Amino acid sequence: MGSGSWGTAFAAVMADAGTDVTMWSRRPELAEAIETTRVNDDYLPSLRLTDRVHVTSDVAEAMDGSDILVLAVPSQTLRENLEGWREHIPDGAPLVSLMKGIELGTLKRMTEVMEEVAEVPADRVVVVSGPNLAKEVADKQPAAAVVAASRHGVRSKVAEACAAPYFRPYTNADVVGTEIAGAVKNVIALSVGMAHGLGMGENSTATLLTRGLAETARLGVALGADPQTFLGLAGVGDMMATCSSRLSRNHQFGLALSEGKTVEEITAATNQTAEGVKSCRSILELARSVHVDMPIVEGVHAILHEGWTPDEMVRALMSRSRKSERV
Ligand SMILES: NC(=O)c1ccc[n+]([C@@H]2O[C@H](COP(=O)([O-])OP(=O)(O)OC[C@H]3O[C@@H](n4cnc5c(N)ncnc54)[C@H](O)[C@@H]3O)[C@@H](O)[C@H]2O)c1
Ligand SMILES: O=P(O)(O)OC[C@H](O)CO
Repeated sequence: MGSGSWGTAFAAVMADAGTDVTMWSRRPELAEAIETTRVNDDYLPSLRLTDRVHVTSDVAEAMDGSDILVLAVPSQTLRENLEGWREHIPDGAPLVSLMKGIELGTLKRMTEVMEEVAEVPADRVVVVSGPNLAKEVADKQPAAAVVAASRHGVRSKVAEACAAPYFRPYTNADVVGTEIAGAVKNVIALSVGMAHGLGMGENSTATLLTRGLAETARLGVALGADPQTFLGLAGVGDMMATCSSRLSRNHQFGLALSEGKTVEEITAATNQTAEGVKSCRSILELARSVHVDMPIVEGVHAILHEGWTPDEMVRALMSRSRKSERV
């Protein structure tokens, strides 16, 4: 459900894993164009889909008879989308989140929104996350990801359905940690994009990435995550990929901020979702609700929503009181 960059690339992954896929596209004209040309020109023009992928804009047709329901819409529209789709959701099928965000207002993770709106039990929701820049996956460059779900049978089923020659899924029972890692790395990537834009080098970006991972793990553990998850693909793996790549929309958004562009200007110039821009606020509120200190997220939030400059953020971060690395 969703034919943006990742929805389309993941449809190709599943097809290359031998799974028949029906991909739902919101706009009928795009669905028709992809079905006919086998190419999603709006999001991933370099990828040619095989005949295993059928494309439709009809929700009932997309969900009818499906064994696994994969969701790849922007995090902030998921609730509204699911409310409209509820009656078509197939009985018993696992619901898989490809999304990396935290809902504004409710501060819920995507699988929590899925459980609530689709009225499915916690053991039916799954998250797939890792260092998976859509363009590289679409180019079939080898990569791996984490498939996290509380029930062994559910995570194995989803892992099997997406195990392609160039895409290696690992399983993990830690849904909370996998989702928190995916959502927070987008905010850290915004900060690294800004640092690059300001001409900072590897020491600065490695510091942001490492301390960013520390605050991500701090939040995850406070919410019940397994600390080991943050050392894995969804944690350090995705942090490295997103923070270091110019293909990352969050990184690009950070670069544009460092050039003095406004959030509105940057948002208007793209059809792509940089999840960290909105989730920054919900992550900060979530952290405050469990008394977790997230200074980098706080700094990015201050730039995006409170009118700070990147220089002010640097000064604030560097003048914090000294503390143990372990805290
Ligand atoms: N692109 C990547 O490399 C990548 C990799 C892993 C995870 N993700 C995550 O996957 C999720 C989807 O990202 P994407 O890259 O496919 O985004 P995208 O911006 O490329 O595409 C978003 C899709 O959602 C659709 N959409 C927009 N508003 C909608 C609405 N109100 N209702 C339904 N559909 C709507 C768009 O038409 C588009 O098809 C995000 O949470 C992102 O963080 C992306
Ligand atoms: O382009 P971004 O910044 O949304 O990042 C894409 C993926 O999440 C990388 O794993």
